[in-house]
Amino acid sequence: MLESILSTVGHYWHLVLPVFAIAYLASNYFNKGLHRYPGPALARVSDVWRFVDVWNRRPDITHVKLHRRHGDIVRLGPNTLSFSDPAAIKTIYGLNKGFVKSGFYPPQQAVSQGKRLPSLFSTTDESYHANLRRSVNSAFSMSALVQYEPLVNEVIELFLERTREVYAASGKVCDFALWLQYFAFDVIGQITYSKQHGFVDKNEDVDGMIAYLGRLFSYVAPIGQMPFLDLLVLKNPIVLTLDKLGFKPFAFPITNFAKARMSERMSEISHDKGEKVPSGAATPGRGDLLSMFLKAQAQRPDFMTDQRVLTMAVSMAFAGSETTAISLAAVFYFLVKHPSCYKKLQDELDGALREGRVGKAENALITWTESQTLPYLDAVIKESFRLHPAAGLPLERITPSGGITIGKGHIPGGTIVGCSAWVIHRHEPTFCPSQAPEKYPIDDFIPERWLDASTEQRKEMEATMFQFGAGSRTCIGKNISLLEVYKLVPNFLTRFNVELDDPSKEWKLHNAWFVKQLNFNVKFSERQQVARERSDSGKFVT
Ligand code: HEM
Repeated sequence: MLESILSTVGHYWHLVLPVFAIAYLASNYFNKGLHRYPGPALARVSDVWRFVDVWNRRPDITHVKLHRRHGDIVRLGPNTLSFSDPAAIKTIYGLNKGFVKSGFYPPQQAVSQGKRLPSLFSTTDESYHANLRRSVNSAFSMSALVQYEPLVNEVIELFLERTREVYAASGKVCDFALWLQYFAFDVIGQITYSKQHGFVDKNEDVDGMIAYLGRLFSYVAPIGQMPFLDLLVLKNPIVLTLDKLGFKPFAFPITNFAKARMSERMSEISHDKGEKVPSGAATPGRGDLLSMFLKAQAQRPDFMTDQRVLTMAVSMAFAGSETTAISLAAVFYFLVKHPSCYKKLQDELDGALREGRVGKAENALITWTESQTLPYLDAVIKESFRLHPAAGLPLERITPSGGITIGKGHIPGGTIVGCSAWVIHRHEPTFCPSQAPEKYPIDDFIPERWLDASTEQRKEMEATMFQFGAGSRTCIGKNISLLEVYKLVPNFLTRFNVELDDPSKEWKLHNAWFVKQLNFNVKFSERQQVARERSDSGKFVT
């Protein structure tokens, strides 16, 4: 019987294959009744469509266009829907709604000794996530910012000095996006271990960390659209076995840096105590993230193993460097492309300096608290976050097994759903102040939309901003990144003029999960009008 079936199939394979292919594509098309949602024809039958779209590096543009054409819900794959109405955020990312991160995230997991290392960012196990997040949450609270500010100051001071020496003094052209990546990496090193990686000082990509991360993101973005491919490529049994045996063909250089810092810290602790330190020992109070993670280990030694402390430290660089650099580059880019906004901000900063409202600290840097008193700075930063959020793909979640209503549709269980900040931030009813929406085109950089909006609308705009995600998996480093952005931008602009090297050239965007800027070449000159002197009182005067 079996033999005769096989022989018939073998004989008519040229007919059987197309029949199977059509049946497979049709079952994808009608998958769970999702055919009622619009989307590109190929996306309805295969994930290859979204793989290719992400591979082409501008899925953000595709997603915005698709939602403008089709409305609130767009089908991006046989089992994947994208939502554009901000109301969907509350359901998809709301606490205790039963959604979990999709298969997009595990390819981002590092491997050690042949085993995956799920991080706070990449784990899809919500109870493990809740446990880990609870253990480290206090390290990222608003009140902990106070202890990180001096650490950030050290890097800002070096960054300003090196900008002066390397670029402003010579008139050399600077790849500003890369220079800001050096800054963001050093801040993460400083905040995590009280030790910079040395990017700004050496003006180079130390140990190729940035290049490595760039390659990794370029890999995980498309692979995450068809995650089973990861099991054939980086997490195939050969690579995992090699890793277990100590050959590390794809070792993350940041992990080596983190391991070195951890063992230094352990030996310092043991030296301080005059004894050998078991894991989970308390750490000297230097107020960096590593000391906070070690404190969490001391409180919960069974859960916070050395491996988890290490994973937390590594994921700081993974999640917190490129994202912050991209956000900073966006602010500076939009300013140089919009001279009137640039001038308005400079006037605000100069006025505040002149009146002694900011820059009062001994080191003359504008502090975090002072930066919060500058409304135009705030509007410029918010508008930059709106137009250029760092994450450039939908933040995918899987619906709970019984299905759930999102907006107007009942979505079956096990469906991948998500919102992209690039789409959400272009929701006109939310972001165009209602008294004169035509004055604030949604695709244009207009910081005034934040200042002219009514109190109520502004509140809604702020609540809708999605650049840090939402809900239980929202960015844990949000406060740290805001500290960096709100401090670096004003301190940089009060010291340097920034101009495009060639104003006729646009930057190029490369969306590999995070939307990185290329060809953002600028020149700096030192500003005379804010060169400050010390008065007798020890304060700075303009
Ligand atoms: C402007 C800078 C930043 C942006 C735009 C940003 C964006 C995001 C987004 C969108 C998520 C949610 C991802 C998702 O739901 O799939 C996230 C999560 C995360 N971010 Fe950030 N981030 C920034 C800075 C930082 C910094 C400085 C750190 C660390 C110091 C950090 C650490 C993390 C971690 C650990 C998570 C995972 C949180 C969890 O799942 O509990 N981020 N970030």
